[in-house]
Amino acid sequence: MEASASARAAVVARGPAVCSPLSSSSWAVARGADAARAVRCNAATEVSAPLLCALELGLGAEIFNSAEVVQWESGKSVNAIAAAQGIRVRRRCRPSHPSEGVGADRAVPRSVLEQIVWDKEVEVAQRKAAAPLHRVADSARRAPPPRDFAAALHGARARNGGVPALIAEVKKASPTRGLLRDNFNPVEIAHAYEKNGAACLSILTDEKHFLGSFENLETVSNSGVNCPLLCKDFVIDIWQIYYARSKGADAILLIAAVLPDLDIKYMLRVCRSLGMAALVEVHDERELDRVLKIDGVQLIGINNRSLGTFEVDTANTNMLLQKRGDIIRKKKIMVVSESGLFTPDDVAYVQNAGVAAVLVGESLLTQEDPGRAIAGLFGKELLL
Ligand SMILES: O=C(O)c1ccccc1NCC(=O)[C@H](O)[C@H](O)COP(=O)(O)O
Repeated sequence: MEASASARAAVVARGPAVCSPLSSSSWAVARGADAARAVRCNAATEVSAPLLCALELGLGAEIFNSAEVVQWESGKSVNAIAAAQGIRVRRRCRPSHPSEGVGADRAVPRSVLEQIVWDKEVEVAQRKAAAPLHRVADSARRAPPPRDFAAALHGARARNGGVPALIAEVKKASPTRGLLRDNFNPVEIAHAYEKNGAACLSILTDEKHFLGSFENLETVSNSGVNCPLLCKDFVIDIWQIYYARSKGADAILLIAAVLPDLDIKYMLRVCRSLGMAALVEVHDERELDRVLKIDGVQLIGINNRSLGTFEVDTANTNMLLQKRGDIIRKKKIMVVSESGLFTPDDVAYVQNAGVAAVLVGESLLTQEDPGRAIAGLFGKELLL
């Protein structure tokens, strides 16, 4: 989405609380007595939510003066800002007619991830129209308190003598593997995982590409499981974080391949304000270096699956930890190895590389009994 002249004019006109579209959500800049408050808000018409956010989050000069805001003010599009950070996924909403656009801006997704993100832009816009941010933020605040995702991982790893803690995924299908299981009962699977030693659960909520849903998240959350829940989706807007919290999520996934640094910083603040954890996912050195420069990151997920080519290689975890392990340990960041883990040897390999946890879906979900499959994956029963 481009920063249009009219939108920028609105910034000037609005005065104390204003919005400007950096991407699908927008930055609201509270000027006046405290000029160094910048918040992202949902729509130019929603003044109460961003002001609320501004006061709660206490956003400061770091964000207000950040390079991206300055670039936006100079009229750069979010795609240009993201591209400057090496992000190849374009966040432009799909034009109304597929033949619109020319050259690099042609309205043709260049990868499955770009297709997912473009679909997400449409989905989030529709969801926001039905339930505006201030309402969703209210429900998020009324939800039962979040459980400590990172502490659950620490505890499970300590109990199991350093074996990586398990984040077990509840996922019916995926773009690369298609349908993973026919008889998919998210609550049964969640309880089976918990009974067999999973520390946390990852619940897919994307409907179109993973056959997940927020109903799945909510029913699992209300079903009496104790494991903290990660909402696994493609977050492009803070609205999704509040919504996930309102449906029982204790943690959220933020994908560096999709989000510019400023979005990650701002989303981390939103997570903190809600008491949620954020798992910040990277795939390569460039993304890892970007994320390591952001203050407040406590959990990094190294995805062994390239979201560009879908190639899966567990050596990716090892390679990135060889290169950046020192700084990660110095910052006391917990690392989660994600995707493509099938055998006890795979788990031992990433454990030796230095991970604190593993995120596993396919290898558990494709077995008759996903709970019992955990002992097969680790080569032993996990202690509860
Ligand atoms: O799994 C996919 O096909 C996929 C495609 C596009 C974007 C993301 C995708 N997967 C998300 C994940 O990262 C995995 O669900 C998760 O790491 C578990 O992986 P696995 O154990 O290999 O199911």
